[in-house]
Amino acid sequence: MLLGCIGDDFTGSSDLGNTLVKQGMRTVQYVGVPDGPADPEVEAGVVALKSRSIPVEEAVAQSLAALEWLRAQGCTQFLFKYCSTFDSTAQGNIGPVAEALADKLGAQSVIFCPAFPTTGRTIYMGHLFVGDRLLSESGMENHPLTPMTDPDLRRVLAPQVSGEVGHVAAPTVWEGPDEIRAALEAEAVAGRRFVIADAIRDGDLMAWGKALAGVPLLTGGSGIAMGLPGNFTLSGKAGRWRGQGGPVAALSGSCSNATRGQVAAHEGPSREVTAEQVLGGLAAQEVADWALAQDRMPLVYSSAEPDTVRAAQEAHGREKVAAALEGFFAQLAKALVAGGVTRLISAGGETSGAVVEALAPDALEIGPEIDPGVPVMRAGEDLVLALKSGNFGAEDFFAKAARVMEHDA
Ligand SMILES: Nc1ncnc2c1ncn2[C@@H]1O[C@H](COP(=O)(O)OP(=O)(O)O)[C@@H](O)[C@H]1O
Ligand SMILES: O=C(O)[C@H](O)C(=O)COP(=O)(O)O
Repeated sequence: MLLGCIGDDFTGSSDLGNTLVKQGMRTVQYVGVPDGPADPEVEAGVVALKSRSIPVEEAVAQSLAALEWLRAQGCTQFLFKYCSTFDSTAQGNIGPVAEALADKLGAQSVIFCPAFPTTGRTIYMGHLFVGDRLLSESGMENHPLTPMTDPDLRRVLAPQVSGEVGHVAAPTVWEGPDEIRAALEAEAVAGRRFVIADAIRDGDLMAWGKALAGVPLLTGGSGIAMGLPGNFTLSGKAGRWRGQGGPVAALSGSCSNATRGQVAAHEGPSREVTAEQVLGGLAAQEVADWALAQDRMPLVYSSAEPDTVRAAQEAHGREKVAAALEGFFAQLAKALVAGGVTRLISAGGETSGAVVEALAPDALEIGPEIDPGVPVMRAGEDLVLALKSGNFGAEDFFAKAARVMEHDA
């Protein structure tokens, strides 16, 4: 294994896996830290954790355990992958995890680059944009767990790490890899170990990739991985992908603007589950029975408007509501698969983490891309998944995912 990746949620990990596969790396996504060794043919390993919103100490411990497993597989470069919208709180977990990994690796310069221009995530003068909006006006300010209210990533990161946060600005990036390396060295000499990296085009990410050849640790969204495979000698043995037919179902615990639009556009039968219903004891099996009885793709969702989310959180507590709904969708997924579903679509990073942990595959083989950042993945002989990042996917995503899942590639 060449490149070792640690993802702080499952959809983000699959997003990264998609980028690496598209750039020619034989990539496997692991569900948590594996017990045994990896297949030696694997060139990039992505250890998917559900660590984005857990207590900082736990996130650091899990990430260090993943690092040790990846080092044991022979990896020489490591990427800590978090959300392209830099989802974190003032305490972390982005900064503390990155610093712990850097200390363990002895990394003297670590970049932070969530840019992913294909999905509209760009960084200019240290500020993160989503499309033509600053992060704080993109809808992410309403995220149920990690509301993002400051677009200046230097300010967001500063309380999470030791020392002053540095920055390499776009005009330096545009001069190319040599100038990027010189700028990083200058930041390190000035004591700024952790550096926000501007990038507004895929070409900027490719330049960053070249500049980071041989650097032990980097952090970011899936975009920053774009230029890394070119630094390695790859086998070029791309595997064949077998499509999967059979019953399909979709579930969503994402409340993002994008997902709520996709839910509204779903043309098949759908059923909303509310926080109150789930907290009141709604049985996942009952909802699974409803879904399995449908003759078109059913969608079960808790996706709700920000005011509705806030009301439930104020009434019952943010963590309690999150745990109840994630647990519900985990049980629902198990009941659907037990009932014969072979194609399962899950929207939401935390939601998908709970779903995959409940289904408990050892590893996820990465297949064709459905929409930017969202691949089909094989979770077993007769089960494929699509783990959709909350903010990703076109309006017809659910129907498109069901179609792509059936295709060989
Ligand atoms: N109606 C709701 N009210 C309150 N919280 C909700 C509701 N629906 C989902 N949630 C919670 O909000 C969080 C959504 O996070 P996630 O699944 O990662 O979606 P995204 O990918 O959009 O961030 C989860 O913890 C989920 O359980
Ligand atoms: O947006 C990204 O970079 C990733 O796909 C991701 O981390 C998504 O997380 P979400 O919680 O599903 O939005």
